[in-house]
Amino acid sequence: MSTTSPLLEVRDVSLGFGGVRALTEVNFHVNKGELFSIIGPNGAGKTSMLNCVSGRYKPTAGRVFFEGRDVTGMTPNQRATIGIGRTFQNLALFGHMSVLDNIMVGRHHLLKNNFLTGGLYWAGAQKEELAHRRKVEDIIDFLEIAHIRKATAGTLSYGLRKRVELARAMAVEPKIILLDEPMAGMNLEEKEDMARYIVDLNEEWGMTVVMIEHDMGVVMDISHRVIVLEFGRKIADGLPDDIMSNERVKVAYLGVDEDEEKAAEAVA
Ligand SMILES: Nc1ncnc2c1ncn2[C@@H]1O[C@H](COP(=O)(O)OP(=O)(O)OP(=O)(O)O)[C@@H](O)[C@H]1O
Repeated sequence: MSTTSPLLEVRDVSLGFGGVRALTEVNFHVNKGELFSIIGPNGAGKTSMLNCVSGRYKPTAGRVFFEGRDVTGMTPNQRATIGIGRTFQNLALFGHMSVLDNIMVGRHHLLKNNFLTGGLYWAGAQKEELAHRRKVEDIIDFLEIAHIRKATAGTLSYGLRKRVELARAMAVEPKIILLDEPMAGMNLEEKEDMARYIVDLNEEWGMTVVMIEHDMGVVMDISHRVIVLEFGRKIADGLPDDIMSNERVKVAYLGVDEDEEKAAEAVA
């Protein structure tokens, strides 16, 4: 057993919406430095789980711990401040603003100099602004979006907007980043690019990643560990290879029935 405590721990989390049970006693943990994925069929509870971690939803039962601290009662803003960052399934960019300004918004809560103190200590504010710009430029370079820096976000292709959204989430400098379907709606080339950015984000930038993604090829290719949800319950937790060969997962998620598979093999 590992002696280091996990970065994120989800303990017995249940979530209900009226009569709908979105999550039932889900347990898992994510270690620092992991690239961790949550998969499952439509409506399995993946986004609900991410929302319980980011603070958008409060679990009906169970607790969420971050760096050993119980964060279950914290608001999304409080969680963002202590290092839990996220992107959304549906894009949440300011369409009328430039790419650069959208990314700068992500750094707002890091600004020490607000309107008042900025006025009093102008030199300090300028220095701080410069440091922020430099950090943002690093992210822009990393995600290769320098050529669209001044473009209005709303005019960009879907794939590029997803990249800008990732840039904004990175700008907050989270300790863990929650990615809700980062490749949804992308073509093959865009998916390959995004997969590479996520791997580099994890390996080179040292960011812990929790990802929901429907593209099984990508998930199995880049994840260190995977959990599978079905009807709000966790049905598997393990290495990608274990998940791929797990019979329950095959039936639940991949739509492969063991008996059907045997029958098909017998016919072939
Ligand atoms: N705000 C909400 N109000 C009511 N029911 C909800 C709400 N959010 C989710 N649900 C329900 O909870 C269940 C889990 O939904 P969730 O969106 O978490 O699944 P998912 O695995 O992310 O699905 P998908 O892959 O389609 O995005 C579904 O039955 C869904 O209808």
